[in-house]
Amino acid sequence: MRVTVSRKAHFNAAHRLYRKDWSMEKNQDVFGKCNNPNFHGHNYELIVSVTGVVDKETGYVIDTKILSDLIKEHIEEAFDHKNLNEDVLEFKDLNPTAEHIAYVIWNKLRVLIDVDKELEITLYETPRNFVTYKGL
Ligand SMILES: Nc1nc2c(c(=O)[nH]1)N=C([C@H](O)[C@H](O)COP(=O)(O)OP(=O)(O)OP(=O)(O)O)CN2
Repeated sequence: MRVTVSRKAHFNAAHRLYRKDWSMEKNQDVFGKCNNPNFHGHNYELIVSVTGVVDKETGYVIDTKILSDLIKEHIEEAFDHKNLNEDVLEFKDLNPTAEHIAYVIWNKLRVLIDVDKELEITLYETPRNFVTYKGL
C-alpha cells in the first residue's frame, strides 16, 4: 500500500526578481514590481509530500516528526527571515522565483529522504500563487 504523507511549514523571506545580465529597463519590463532594488517580502507556505510504501511494522511511510525536523533544520533555518538574494548561497546566481525556490528545497531534501520514496514540494508564494515540483 502506497500513501502520501505531507507536512506543512512556513518561512518569511525577502527577495528581488531580476537578472544581473539584463538592464534595469528590461528587468522592469519582465519582473515589474518584483524587481524593486530594495527587495520585498513574502510569507511562504511550504508543503513537503513524501510518497512510499507503508511499513508493515510501524504503519508509517515516514515519521512526520523526522520530516518536520528535516524541514526545520534544512529549510526553515536556511530561509526564514533571510534575504534570499543576499543571504542564501543557492540564489547567488539563480533568480529566486517560486519555481527556483521549490527546486532548491527539493534538492536539499531529496538527499535526506530514502531513495525508494517520492518527494514533492508545493510552495505558496502568496495565498493565490503556488508552484509544485517533484524532480525532473
Ligand atoms: N511564475 C512566476 N511568476 C511570478 C513569480 C514567480 O515566482 N513565479 N513571482 C512574482 C512575484 O514575486 C509575486 O509572487 C507576485 O506578488 P503579487 O502580485 O503581490 O501576488 P498576487 O498575485 O497574489 O497578488 P494579487 O493581489 O492577486 O495581484 C510574480 N510572478
